[in-house]
Amino acid sequence: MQENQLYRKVYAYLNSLPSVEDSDFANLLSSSKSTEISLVLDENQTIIDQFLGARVHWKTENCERNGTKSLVMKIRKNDKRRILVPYLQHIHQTFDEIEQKRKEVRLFVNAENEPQRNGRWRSTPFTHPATMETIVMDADLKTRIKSDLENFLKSRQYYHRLGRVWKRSYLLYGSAGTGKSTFIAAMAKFLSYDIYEINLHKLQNDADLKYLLLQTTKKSILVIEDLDRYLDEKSTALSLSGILNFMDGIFSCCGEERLMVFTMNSKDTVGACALRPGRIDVHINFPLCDFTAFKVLANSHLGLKDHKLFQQVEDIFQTGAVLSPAEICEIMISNRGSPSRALKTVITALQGNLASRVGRRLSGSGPGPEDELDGPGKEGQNGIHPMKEIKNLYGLLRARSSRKASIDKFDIDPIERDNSGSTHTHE
Ligand SMILES: Nc1ncnc2c1ncn2[C@@H]1O[C@H](COP(=O)(O)OP(=O)(O)OP(=O)(O)O)[C@@H](O)[C@H]1O
Repeated sequence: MQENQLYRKVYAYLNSLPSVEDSDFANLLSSSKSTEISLVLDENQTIIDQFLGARVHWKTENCERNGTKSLVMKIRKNDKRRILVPYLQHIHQTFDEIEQKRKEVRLFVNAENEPQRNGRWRSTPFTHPATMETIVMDADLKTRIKSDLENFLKSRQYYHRLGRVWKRSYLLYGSAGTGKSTFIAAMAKFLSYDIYEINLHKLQNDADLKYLLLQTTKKSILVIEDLDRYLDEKSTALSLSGILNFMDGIFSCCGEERLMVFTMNSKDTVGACALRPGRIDVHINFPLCDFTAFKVLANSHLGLKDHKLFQQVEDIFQTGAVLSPAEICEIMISNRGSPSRALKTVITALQGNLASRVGRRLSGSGPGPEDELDGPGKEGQNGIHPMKEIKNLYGLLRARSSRKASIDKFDIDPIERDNSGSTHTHE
């Protein structure tokens, strides 16, 4: 016998109501996730719901004659006309939300084109532990991105009214190890969306990419990592227009209600047309670690809210020394048994970075990483002349190396969060 979808939806909806917990006859069931316990209504139970000021009575009934189960709804006559349709719509919507939360997030990757295989995607449960909470980024920016994603989820009607496909695309850009991939994992968790990660190297031509796209489902995030490399190197069998069409062409419309996320290390090497609005809606910069982000990492990785060495770390950050969050995380994880040693190792690594930057500048061996100081004759990033800046940096290096790092005690004081990071988002 075919399952009645409306019964299934209403039943799931009723079991999600807080009033089920107050019922004398609710059953405890363990759900598909081993740690979760859910409450479900017993047979012949009545449950009361409130909607738009009306009371709705539901009763679970079991027909002994043919063994079928039913749900009987009672509403006052006066309320019926007013609330029935919106109430049923509300049930549908709530059910979709319940299903979405319950859904196991999966990661799909495209495989080589093997004719004997049925379809090109291979999938596995996506169990990455990153969440929006574990991502270290400017707090303001994080809030804005979360509300952008939440608004997207609720915007079906809005997009349709505008005649636009219900999709949104994000560019995450920044140096290696700044958290772009981790952020995608957090987005998928936040939305309960599957991830489809596309490796363009495995595709043979533009049509192949379109075919892959047709095999994706809605409520998903399509990801192309290192887009700049693909656009720049001409390293794939795809044409530039094939990739650009994938981003916003007619095929990108199939299976709406989804995000496209592209990552790259720098926007500088990519032509403006690839990044124009419409093709990519939101650009998010992932910066290297600054002192504010360092403090957040020290708190989460080492349990430190403050430490005497923090001042030294701050000083060296102010000279322009840089490390990626990934590098700092790694140092902290390896030295988590000794916070002081972890901080000293961070300081040494920052000094090493500073020394190599100064060395590169003095030897004139060209620009370093993208955040490098400006070229000779120009002002540096702090508005200081480069030669003067080098002198300052050397002074600081000497002073730091002669300073005895001897602190083993730390205070646990709350530190006010400085939200003036350099991250930004724009549309
Ligand atoms: N902003 C961040 N917040 C929390 N963890 C971070 C952050 N940045 C980096 N990490 C940590 O560093 C590691 C590497 O980060 P991730 O792979 O996300 O960087 P990426 O920017 O995608 O690098 P790449 O450009 O090389 O792919 C991860 O294990 C992650 O835990």
